[in-house]
Amino acid sequence: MKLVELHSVRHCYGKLQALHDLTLSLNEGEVLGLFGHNGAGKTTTMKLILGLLRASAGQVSVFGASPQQAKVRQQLGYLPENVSFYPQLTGLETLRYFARLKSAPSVQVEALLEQVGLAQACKRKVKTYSKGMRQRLGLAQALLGKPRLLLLDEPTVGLDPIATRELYAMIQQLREGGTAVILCSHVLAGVEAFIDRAAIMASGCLQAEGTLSELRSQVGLPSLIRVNGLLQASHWQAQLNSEGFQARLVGQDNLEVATHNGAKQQVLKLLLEQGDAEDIEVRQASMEEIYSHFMTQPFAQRNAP
Ligand SMILES: Nc1ncnc2c1ncn2[C@@H]1O[C@H](COP(=O)(O)OP(=O)(O)OP(=O)(O)O)[C@@H](O)[C@H]1O
Repeated sequence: MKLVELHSVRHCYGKLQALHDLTLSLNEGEVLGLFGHNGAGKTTTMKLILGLLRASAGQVSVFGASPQQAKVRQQLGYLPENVSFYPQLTGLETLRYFARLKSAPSVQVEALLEQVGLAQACKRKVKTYSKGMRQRLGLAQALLGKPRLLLLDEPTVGLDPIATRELYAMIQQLREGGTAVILCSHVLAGVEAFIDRAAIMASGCLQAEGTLSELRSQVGLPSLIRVNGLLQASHWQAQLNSEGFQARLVGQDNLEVATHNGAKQQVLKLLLEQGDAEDIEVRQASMEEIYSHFMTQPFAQRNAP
């Protein structure tokens, strides 16, 4: 069974159609990256899954049922984009308050504060928290009740690079524990390692969806072979280009060769057998490059102005 299924979903805010026939699904224990430009419809999609909005047309099912059902909502965790708390409460009081609202066992509170790195600061008032600390508290709130599905809207906003890495590590742990995650973010650098699939939205339409390798083969972007410390690099460049590859010099003795899948092995074999490079690295198209590719395609449909 799919954990989440959206079938031909449309959503209108008055005259503005925010989603156009969106069909999307999520499997058990999967991490889906939901990407798109500002106003693409990501938050609207999340709110439909959370049962905070009702679709104008089409079907939304979560755990095989309507997201409006209490038994479904109890198994969802949500970190909204703009997380806000009562400033006068401490982190501990805040989380206890949310635990009561969610009917989550109070024993989870301290464990979660520890898990998100706020144990030391839990007796401080939230008004003294940095943006990153509030974001961590938001994540702890979303994890109350051990949700089966976690929806994170821009979770890395305000987090420094180490905190961002820790957040991704936490998502990985949750996935290993069987929690499915929908991660909505504009920060694509480094996200590849933490998602199973990506859905790219533009103007309320799904532009592309799939695993990274599926998306890579759809876009047909080349892999880059970076060859460092190569004697006679310019000679190699000329040879590779004469054989139909795209090689460019980077500095005096480094080469970058753009290759498509079939040719990758061929170039590597040549360089390994006949070259004298200090180091060779192969880099596949990143999520950012895949995203940019789809964003430069004509949009399937556009919102009315
Ligand atoms: N409450 C609302 N009333 C009217 N229009 C809305 C409302 N919420 C969102 N919209 C509109 O719906 C469209 C989709 O908005 P949504 O918030 O889902 O996009 P998003 O992809 O999450 O954007 P962002 O990355 O900027 O957060 C936008 O055109 C937005 O202006």
